[in-house]
Amino acid sequence: MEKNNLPELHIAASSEEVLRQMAEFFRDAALRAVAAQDRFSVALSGGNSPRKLFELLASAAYRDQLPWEKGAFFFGDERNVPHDDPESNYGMAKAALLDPLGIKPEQVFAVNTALPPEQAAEQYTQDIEQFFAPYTARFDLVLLGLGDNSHTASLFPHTPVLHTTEANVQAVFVEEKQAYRITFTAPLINQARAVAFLVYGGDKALAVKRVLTEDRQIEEYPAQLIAPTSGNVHWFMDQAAAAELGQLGATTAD
Ligand SMILES: O=C(O)[C@H](O)[C@@H](O)[C@H](O)[C@H](O)COP(=O)(O)O
Repeated sequence: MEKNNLPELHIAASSEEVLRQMAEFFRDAALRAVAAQDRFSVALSGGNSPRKLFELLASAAYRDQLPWEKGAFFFGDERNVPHDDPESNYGMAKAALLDPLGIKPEQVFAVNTALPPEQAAEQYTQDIEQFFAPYTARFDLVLLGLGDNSHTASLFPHTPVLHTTEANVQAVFVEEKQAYRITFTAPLINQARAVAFLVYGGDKALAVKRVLTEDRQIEEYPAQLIAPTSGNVHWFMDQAAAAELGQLGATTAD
């Protein structure tokens, strides 16, 4: 995969089309990993955007296209809530993807949110390191979303975690949410073999423009931290989300 540090944009005419392109990217990343190491590891994103992707992957259109039993499922960030809380990223993925596919519990690595946030982050770091031992924690795919304030995972503007060089999981108190989040750090995300943003809808257009075209200001636009050390970062968007990109945002043929 060519490495040139430029984001690879995949802009589709509709959100349905961008979900199809993202599903195929997910499938291909998983199949590449299984061919090389007989397993694949993915860190799932949270919030609302990925729910439709998960439902599509679990549907008849894709469920038979990859060996799900060889997957290991992690979470790029998590809210500090119980797993059965409507806000839980784990809970959403369990309902939309993991249960419909019959993924076994031993394939799923959830953040232990029953622990205090700092301990939950430390434990998750250990879980990840143990999974990849004795090698560096290098996910085959990290899925990301984008907040309208340009955050990704739980890397929010003006938070200390933006400056860490540690490739681990950290707890962060998010002022605007008045709540703790547990998040992969940018260095951990950037170790991945493939990183893909899934962003659709016009409410994200300004954030997309800022992250992709403004000068580097990571305090304001944390998603600018995402630059995989091997391979490029991929952006899967519909035209509405790409609307402020001008020429850069022309629909791309995939
Ligand atoms: O836990 C989370 O909320 C996510 O990981 C977060 O980074 C999300 O991707 C963005 O906030 C976009 O969320 P929506 O898809 O709901 O707009």
